[in-house]
Amino acid sequence: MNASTTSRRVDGPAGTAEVLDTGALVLRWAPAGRDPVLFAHPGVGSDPAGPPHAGVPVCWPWFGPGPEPDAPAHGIARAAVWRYLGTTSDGDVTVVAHRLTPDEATSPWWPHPYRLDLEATFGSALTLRLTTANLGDEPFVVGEALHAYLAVGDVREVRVGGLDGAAFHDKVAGEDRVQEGDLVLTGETDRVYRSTAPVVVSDPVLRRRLVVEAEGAADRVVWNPWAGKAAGIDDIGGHWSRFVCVEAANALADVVTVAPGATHTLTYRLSVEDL
Ligand SMILES: O=P(O)(O)OC[C@H]1O[C@@H](O)[C@H](O)[C@@H](O)[C@@H]1O
Repeated sequence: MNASTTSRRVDGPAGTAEVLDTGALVLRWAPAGRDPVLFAHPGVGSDPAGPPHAGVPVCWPWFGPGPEPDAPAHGIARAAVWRYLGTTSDGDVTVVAHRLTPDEATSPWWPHPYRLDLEATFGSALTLRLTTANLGDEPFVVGEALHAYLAVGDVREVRVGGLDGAAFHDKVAGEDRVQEGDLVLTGETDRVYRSTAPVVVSDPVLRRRLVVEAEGAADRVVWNPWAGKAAGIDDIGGHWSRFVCVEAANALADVVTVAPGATHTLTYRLSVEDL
């Protein structure tokens, strides 16, 4: 992995944030006057098996296992060193921009001419815009996710609302089901919901609600490895109860075809409310 530890820091009236060039990973974000919203283990990046389990990893151009056993899980973007385009501020809002092209990352499994932009806007909310451009003459197919690790007081205490009635694929049980009521996590959870409704994580321990809204994404993924699986992930380990991933994705059957010359944008918006 061509890793870089260069990070771009935001420290302004709206809050603080940190974005790494590697993976264009939004690692930290805290709006002014509030606790950190994203999970990061103190030893973040220490898992030798791959990219950090923290912040908001960019999964692209496939979600989950790759097209071949040797292909990296969740695609080529999160381990690549992206080009930093700059930081701009306007009032209380700061935007950090990164770009990935075949100059930075190619793969035998992804031989297409592309341009991938991540624009991270830090204000009272965090807004991430991930835009794929097809610069070639043939259509290509993209699977993707903005894989946010939401910091919570205790994952066993939270309620995940907004998914009632949504069909989902349960990757742990290997079956398709329909959500009834709020989701309360009681064990390893790995679900791909077909839903575009806002997802609300109510956290009685930190006494706040985290609200996830997304556009250009057909699915919401909810993931926590629980204690047993987390024990094998160095940069989660004993901290497994301190997050729940709520991802906006185009996964499984919802991968996106991008026509030659066309673009596709996935937008993820995260905001915080008092409980
Ligand atoms: O360890 P990784 O590659 O970052 O993946 C973490 C998890 O990411 C989730 O999005 C997947 O649904 C899980 O199946 C996966 O285990």
